[in-house]
Amino acid sequence: MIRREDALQYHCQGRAGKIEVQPTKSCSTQRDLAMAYTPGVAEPCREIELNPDRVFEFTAKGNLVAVITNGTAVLGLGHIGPLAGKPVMEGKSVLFKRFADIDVFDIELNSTDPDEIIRVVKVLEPTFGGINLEDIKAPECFYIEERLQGILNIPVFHDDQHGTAIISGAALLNALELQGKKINEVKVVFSGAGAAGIACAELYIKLGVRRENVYLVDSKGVVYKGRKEGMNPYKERLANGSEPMSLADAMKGADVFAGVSVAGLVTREMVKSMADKPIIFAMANPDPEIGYKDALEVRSDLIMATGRSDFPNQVNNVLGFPFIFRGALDVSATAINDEMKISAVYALAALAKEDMPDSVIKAYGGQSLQFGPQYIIPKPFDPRVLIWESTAVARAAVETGVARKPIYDWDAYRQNLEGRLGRSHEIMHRIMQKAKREPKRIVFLEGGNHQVLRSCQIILDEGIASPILLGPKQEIEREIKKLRLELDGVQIIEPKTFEHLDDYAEEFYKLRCRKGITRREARHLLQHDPNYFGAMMVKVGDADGLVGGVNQHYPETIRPALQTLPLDKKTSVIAGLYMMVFQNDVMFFADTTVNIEPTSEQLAEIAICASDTVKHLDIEPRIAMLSFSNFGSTRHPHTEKVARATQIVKERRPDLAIDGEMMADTAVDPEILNSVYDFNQLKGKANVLVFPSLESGNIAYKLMARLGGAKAIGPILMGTNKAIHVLQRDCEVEDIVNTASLAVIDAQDHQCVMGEH
Ligand SMILES: NC(=O)C1=CN([C@@H]2O[C@H](COP(=O)(O)OP(=O)(O)OC[C@H]3O[C@@H](n4cnc5c(N)ncnc54)[C@H](OP(=O)(O)O)[C@@H]3O)[C@@H](O)[C@H]2O)C=CC1
Ligand SMILES: CC(=O)C(=O)O
Ligand SMILES: [Mg+2]
Repeated sequence: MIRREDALQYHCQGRAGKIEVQPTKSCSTQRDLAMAYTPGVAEPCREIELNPDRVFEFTAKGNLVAVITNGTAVLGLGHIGPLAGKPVMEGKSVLFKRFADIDVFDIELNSTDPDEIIRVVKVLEPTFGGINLEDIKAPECFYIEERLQGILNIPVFHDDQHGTAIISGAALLNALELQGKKINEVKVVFSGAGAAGIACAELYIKLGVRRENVYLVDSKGVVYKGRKEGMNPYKERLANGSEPMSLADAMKGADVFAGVSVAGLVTREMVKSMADKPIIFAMANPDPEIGYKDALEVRSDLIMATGRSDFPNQVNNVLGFPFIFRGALDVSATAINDEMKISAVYALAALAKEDMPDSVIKAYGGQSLQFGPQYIIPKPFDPRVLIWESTAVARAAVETGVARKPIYDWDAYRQNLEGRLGRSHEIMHRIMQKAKREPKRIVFLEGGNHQVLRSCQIILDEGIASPILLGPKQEIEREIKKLRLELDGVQIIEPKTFEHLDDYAEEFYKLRCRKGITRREARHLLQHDPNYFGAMMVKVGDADGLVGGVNQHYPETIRPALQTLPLDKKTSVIAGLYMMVFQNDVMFFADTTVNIEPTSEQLAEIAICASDTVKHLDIEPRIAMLSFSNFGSTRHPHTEKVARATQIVKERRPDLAIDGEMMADTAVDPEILNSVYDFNQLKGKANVLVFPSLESGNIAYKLMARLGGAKAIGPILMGTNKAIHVLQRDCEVEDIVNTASLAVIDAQDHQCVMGEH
């Protein structure tokens, strides 16, 4: 469930809103300045003046889409105006970028005059490669889109019309197949005769539904021939029957219901009155015409879909616009024509029937989704959607002659699309899903911290873990109230008053009595230092993992854990592993935390531990043992130490993809690896970097985090037999959720290992 407070916080935290503009060329020197702006910029200007097509080479136009609204039909919220609609348009921009690497300017127009909107968009043409009209109400949207399509030489696509039609069209083909119904025999009732309703109806007819079997219902009831009120030419074309009828009347005996109107219009009785094996797409946002569960409670022979992501079968235009525009932009299409739309429908319908690869199964929590009533349409996070849908759209553009830049090598194009998929999002998504499969009890050392509390709300809602908060109970409860969170059921433990404090103290005393700790000191430490208390909770099994460090330097979190928890039987070193999340990739750095000058033996152990940890995250590790030499190019005791470590790992774990010693640029550059050192055994660019010393590892991760644009998650403490995870001091809610997910997976792993012994 999404709470109001969380949604508001998401939008206002950090830089306000959801998007920013990022330069793609450096602009740090006087020379850069002279290139980016005057005088250098004059050169591409002259070239474009001579040959306008060169604008695609020298500017961002070819990958830039305008998302344009006037706020007259924002989601199912109605006419809320352009300003209030801006968050939705920014949201669309994020999805364009996230799913298809398309840049967007969102443009909110303060006008309800269709001709004025047409004039404004017309003069914007030089800036953009495509125009996505959004949340403009019917019937004006039809006129605006048709006129612009006639005037502009770039694709104009009203997403509420065609995006919805394409996605639900694909879902319809598959649902009918599963229900064993023929498309030319079914009766389809639409609730909503606006942008989405009219476009869906017209597309369904193109797919094979008979016009006379379509019933449109709007706020005045069924759209019938001869009706006078609330009509327009688009409704007129779809008018059916000659008598007034209600939605309830129309639903009787219907095979398909498509809702693109407002929440809650469909009753259980209406669902009961439908034909055998019915299909319901309740697509109003954010709340559907009837809830997913409500509908299924009435009819078990029903195939049900909504526009929401929290139930199976999300029929939402997010599955369309990023991928359709990707295909259109990649061939510099002058339009998105019917053939391109219908190709997208068939591509999506076919993809849902394909076997799901492991990577997608993992992204959806290990659930093997198979074509069936609960999976009639692909999921937006399925990376294959980009490849299938964009290729289908681009190919149709080429075949129908609207591509200014035709593609001839489709294999190369598909590879190009794969390259656009940032792996980091996918990996984080997968990690979270894995955690959710077997949630664990995670103790948070800073229980009253606002970021921690907000994270716990997400962790709880998403089912990632059962959080335990340490700290003064009343204070934490007050903060929870202040933040308007709903953390009922979360355990809050105040060490001072904890009923098993004496048992913990005695246990800790036994561990440390020969290291100078008295009984009194043990009790005092556990009472007053949450780091010790948390570590003991994990030690005695009252928690499965620990996350802390948001308010302190990391040795303060790690030291108590090291003093309290036993070593993992499989290793003799303890080391820190950072997960470095870059824009498009994820890498792991070790050891960044514990071993100042590791020996060859220790380096080998660190590499093995890091590799096992990474493997447990379902990522295939490729380990580079780093130094300042490439495979013996510089002989020095330091480089030889790393070469020896590499050799030890190769002997001990021949199953691992590891090589070294090598320089950092060699490790991350496939060209150097493949051309100069083609004998290496890495099998591709390294994703686990083992540093020769703490100095180098620590410096590298900090520089990457500060200057390299990476997010550092960790350190994950390797080598203990419990899940101990440390937070960065300036971390955000998202980082804490990610760290907790890692802690859960780590705890799952330790449980397996214990089970094995
Ligand atoms: N899942 C998805 O991907 C998408 C979902 N949608 C959803 O579809 C809905 C409509 O969007 P859109 O077509 O752009 O908006 P429009 O404003 O163009 O159309 C709204 C339609 O709903 C009808 N309507 C409003 N209230 C009622 C009512 N009480 N009973 C019956 N009909 C009613 C209107 O009737 P009238 O014509 O009489 O005014 C109109 O036909 C929204 O909820 C939106 O979120 C839209 C696009 C994509
Ligand atoms: C999803 C969408 O575009 C809408 O509901 O309007
Ligand atoms: Mg919309």
